[in-house]
Amino acid sequence: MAKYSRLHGSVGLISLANPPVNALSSVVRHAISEKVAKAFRDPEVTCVVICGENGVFCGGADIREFASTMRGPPLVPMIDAIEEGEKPVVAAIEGVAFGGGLELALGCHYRIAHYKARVGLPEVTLGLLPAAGGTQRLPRLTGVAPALQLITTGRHVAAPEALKLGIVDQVTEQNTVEVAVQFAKSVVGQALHNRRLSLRQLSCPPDGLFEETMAQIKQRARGAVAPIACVQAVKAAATLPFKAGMDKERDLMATLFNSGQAKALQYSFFAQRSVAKWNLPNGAHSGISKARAVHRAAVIGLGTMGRGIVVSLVRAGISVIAMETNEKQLHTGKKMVIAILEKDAQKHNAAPRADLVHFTERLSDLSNVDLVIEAVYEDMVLKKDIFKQLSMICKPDAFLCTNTSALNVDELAAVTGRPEMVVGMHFFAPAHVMKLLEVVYGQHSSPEAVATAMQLGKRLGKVSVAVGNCPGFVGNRMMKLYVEQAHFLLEEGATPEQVDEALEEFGFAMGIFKVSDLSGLDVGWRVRKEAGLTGAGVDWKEPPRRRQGRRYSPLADLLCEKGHLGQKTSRGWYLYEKPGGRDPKPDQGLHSFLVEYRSKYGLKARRIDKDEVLERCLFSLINEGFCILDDGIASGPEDVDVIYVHGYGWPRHRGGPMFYADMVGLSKVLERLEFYHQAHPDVPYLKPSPLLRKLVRNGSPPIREWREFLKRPHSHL
Ligand SMILES: CCCCCCC/C=C/C(=O)SCCNC(=O)CCNC(=O)[C@H](O)C(C)(C)COP(=O)(O)OP(=O)(O)OC[C@H]1O[C@@H](n2cnc3c(N)ncnc32)[C@H](O)[C@@H]1OP(=O)(O)O
Repeated sequence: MAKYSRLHGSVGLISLANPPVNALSSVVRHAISEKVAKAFRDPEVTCVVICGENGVFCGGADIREFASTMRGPPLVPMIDAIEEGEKPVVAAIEGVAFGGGLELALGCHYRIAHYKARVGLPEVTLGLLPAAGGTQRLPRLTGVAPALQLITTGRHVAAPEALKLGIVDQVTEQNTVEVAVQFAKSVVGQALHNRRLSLRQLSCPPDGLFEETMAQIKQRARGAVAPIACVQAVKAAATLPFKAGMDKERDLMATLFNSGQAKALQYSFFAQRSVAKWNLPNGAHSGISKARAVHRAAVIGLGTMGRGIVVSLVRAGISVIAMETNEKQLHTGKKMVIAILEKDAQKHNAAPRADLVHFTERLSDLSNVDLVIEAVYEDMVLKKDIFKQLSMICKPDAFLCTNTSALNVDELAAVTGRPEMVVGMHFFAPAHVMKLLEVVYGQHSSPEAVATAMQLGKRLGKVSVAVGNCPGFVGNRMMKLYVEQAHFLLEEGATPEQVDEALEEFGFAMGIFKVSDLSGLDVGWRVRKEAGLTGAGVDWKEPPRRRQGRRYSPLADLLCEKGHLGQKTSRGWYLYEKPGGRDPKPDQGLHSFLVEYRSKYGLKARRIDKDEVLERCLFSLINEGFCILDDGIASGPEDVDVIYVHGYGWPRHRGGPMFYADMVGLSKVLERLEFYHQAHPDVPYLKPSPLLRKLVRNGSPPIREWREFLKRPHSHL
């Protein structure tokens, strides 16, 4: 777990050996303590180098250990012992030195980094703080302001910047361990006093730094507590002697360590990694499915989605044919794609990559690409026509993907002569910014097609989740019910401001009505028309607030009919100062409209409290999550949670909807859903899902055990 050898007779080399990232699990800590003591004891050894095997210094403390009682030697005395040693200790940093890994390096007297290495204290992203002296040593090394920024954001710093900040002493393009060994030999005999960071004096931080940072964090963190504790710990470094600062660091860590937020964030970390190991109901899985390389891709449609997808592909170095039949749209799309790529180039001080895109109006130009992503608007007839043509034009082994957000992938696959090559690649707007990608497998999608889309997603820097084919897939299927509940709450007496305030207090970046104004009310209107819920396809024999046999709120349709489409028309659920305005203001006109609406339909407004807003909106979403798991559309709760955190603004420190259900308690969720279903029998989806009932019947097992209660995948392979 840590190997020891002697080099050149006098250099003690300690190599951390705990693949894949040399995390500091208890055996590793034990081994480091032992080997350091051995090197310090050995009279032949004059200096020590600490490195990591397999090109990685250290990924930090072993996060998996946090869930159980911590055993083995603690990090703090181990790092103190290194710093206090009388022989120079040099950290040779390759790959990463994160968290406890960097704290270990800060206890060494010198740090040499490979030029491609990255360092950082990302504990805050796990709901923690760097509690192995990081909050006290880093400010003494870099000054308070840079340390505060790094510790409160968890930002990763590339070696050249780390050198500028003083975090490392030297950056090398050569073999880092060899350079560190030579360096260690060269400093033997030099005084170590001023290399011990715990002994350094801190210069005064700029006035108001902590107050300003705290204010920014409170605005940005949406209720997350770890960044606040990080500020308090760094403030202790700036105001107290080292030892007292360490005590403060330890006490603050104790408040975070067992918090629900830390558990949620650590769950999120592993959930994000688990979705990469996808498996399908037919038994295919990532372990046995090989992806094909994509060298040339095509995007059809240069609306908002298409443009973002083109930019993402180009950023990943893939050559793209961008096809659009509408001349005006082609022109605008081209201008916007090039503008984004030029801005990228300016930012990175590099040449724009526009040469990778070829714009065209002709579908026939797509004959030689490896993969096509269709991103035209949501019209099944149009999409089918495109897929039929693609099936004839594209080379036989080209993958045909659709960016549909809700339509049936199997229906599209059926019009092609190669249904096994068809998958959904559902990007989220703006596609060059949003991290999430739903990879939708159809009935006939081959494992190779799914693997290729997942791999491509990874290459584009997306968090990709493989999901089954059903209306709305995972994200939008759940979202629909959440939006509907929000509209029902307005009918019953709430205002958009009240609903949004409750959701934002919960931690969403934006309340649902602000989101709707931002994306445009016409988006949902089009979907509802397509589904026959409004417009020409409606069965008008039903009462006005019932459609297709259940409760329906026409509120959003009525706003659309008035032309109130959100930000772009300056009115929607809120009022904006001008079309395209961003700053929502309560709209008295909308409030009067709600009063008239209620009176027209004989609805009596009542006071609705925040708990009801949250339960109605979130528990209906969670209930649908259980249905999705039961249907096998998502393979585990982590998939649902990753989708909500990365695509729908669910606060990361609350883990995701399924994790939240586990935290709240499954019996409570069940009981509240039963209550609301009884109160609203005309809303079928409030009826608790059979899976939720099954879990409660089985004693509400923790989320990590839920997969055992899902229908087992069966192999058709
Ligand atoms: C009272 C207690 C006091 C304790 C004081 C503690 C103070 C210190 C705290 C910490 O150090 S917290 C940890 C801080 N470190 C991090 O947050 C780093 C997390 N890891 C990463 O960012 C990345 O994994 C990586 C290191 C950059 C590598 O990325 P890469 O893309 O190459 O691989 P991944 O797929 O992400 O990871 C591979 C594999 O390794 C697992 N893993 C990664 N880091 C850790 C870790 N720190 N602990 C445990 N496991 C880790 C990861 O889950 C993957 O596992 P599998 O999915 O393959 O099983």
